[in-house]
Amino acid sequence: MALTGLVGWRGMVGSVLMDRMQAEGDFALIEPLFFSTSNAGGLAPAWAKNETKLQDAFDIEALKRCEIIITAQGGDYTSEVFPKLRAAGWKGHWIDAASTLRMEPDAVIVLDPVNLPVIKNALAKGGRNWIGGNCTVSCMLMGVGALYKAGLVEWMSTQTYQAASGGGAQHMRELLTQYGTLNDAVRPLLDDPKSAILEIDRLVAETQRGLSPEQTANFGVPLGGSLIPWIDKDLGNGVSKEEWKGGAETNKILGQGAGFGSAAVPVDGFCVRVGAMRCHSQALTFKLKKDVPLADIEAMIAADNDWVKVVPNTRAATIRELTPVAVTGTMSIPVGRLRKMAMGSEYLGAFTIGDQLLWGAAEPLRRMLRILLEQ
Ligand SMILES: NC(=O)C1=CN([C@@H]2O[C@H](COP(=O)(O)OP(=O)(O)OC[C@H]3O[C@@H](n4cnc5c(N)ncnc54)[C@H](OP(=O)(O)O)[C@@H]3O)[C@@H](O)[C@H]2O)C=CC1
Ligand SMILES: N[C@@H](CC(=O)OP(=O)(O)O)C(=O)O
Repeated sequence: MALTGLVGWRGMVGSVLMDRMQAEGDFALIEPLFFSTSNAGGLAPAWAKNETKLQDAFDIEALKRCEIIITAQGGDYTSEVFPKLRAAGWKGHWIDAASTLRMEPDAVIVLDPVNLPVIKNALAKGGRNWIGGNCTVSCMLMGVGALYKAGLVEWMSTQTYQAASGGGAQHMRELLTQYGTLNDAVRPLLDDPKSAILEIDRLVAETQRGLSPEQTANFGVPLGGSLIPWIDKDLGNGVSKEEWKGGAETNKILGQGAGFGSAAVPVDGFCVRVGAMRCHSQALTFKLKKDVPLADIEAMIAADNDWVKVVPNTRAATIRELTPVAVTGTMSIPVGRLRKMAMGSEYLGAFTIGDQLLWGAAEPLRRMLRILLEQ
């Protein structure tokens, strides 16, 4: 059985990964070795099998014992440890949730329901670095990858509605704390059915603008009852890093664009943080290369993988099935609001949602582990 190192297993992404690995019986197929950056020598989790002590996640010799390492510890850890491990001659498989290595020429962004041929091709050539994609990109491609696979997309524009969890656990807490503070500020008025709504609104705005630095420490500004149209770094050219990833990672996942013989498909739009918990939603506009009947498009999307689900473009179905609340904690990737747009019959609109901790982070990693184990 492959000795498999697990780093970052108790974080938010790591915990979701551990749940999925247990649910799918992955631990029966590996010899797990649990690592910690903060508690080496401490007790490994109950499902650790033989090794009951946590290993030091910075100990290169301990890491070198593993045939496979899966990490959800974050980019700083990857930057510090990965180069040292390779420099020490380690030839194992590195599976990573962090973005650090994604665009390296020898790394594959893994999302096997979409790019199994790209993964298999890299494996055959001796590839060893397998990196999970950006959550927004992975969830989008799980939903509408069929259109790309069919070569139908001339370009795509995205408008995202991204959950607090994308920033990490502290961001989720901060959002909820802000909602609580807003509610506290207006509760007496809410309890009085005769109170004026504009007075409630004024008090909410005043409270939002008066939130203390501690209450906005993670997002920098209020998110509860508001939104933030910028995610990740400022690239200095008017584009956020999250928006850049949309184009760069989509094309790399599909094995097209720079470095691969075929042309990149332009993908661009705006990435916006909203007050959702852990589901990223996105409105998509496609320019298709040709006019394809809507029924054919729906059939193509529905048949693409086991998790995508076409939601009928009706009000009732949309509000029931196409919301973060409906999708959170599930593997389902609904795609709805599918319709031809007013600009012409080659313009297609769609709306899709995914749990950014499942398909957006943990699931592609454990599926890559399975691919390696099944070789
Ligand atoms: N959050 C997201 O949406 C996504 C994150 N990623 C990647 O995954 C990385 C990890 O993200 P995320 O899981 O959100 O990070 P977390 O902050 O939840 O966990 C990261 C590490 O922090 C340490 N830690 C310190 N205090 C605690 C605590 N109270 N509870 C749990 N862990 C604690 C743990 O390391 P130790 O046990 O060694 O002390 C843990 O592995 C990110 O940096 C990013 O690269 C990728 C896609 C999406
Ligand atoms: N940037 C994403 C979360 C994330 O971790 O992305 P990446 O894996 O590309 O760094 C968000 O904030 O919603």
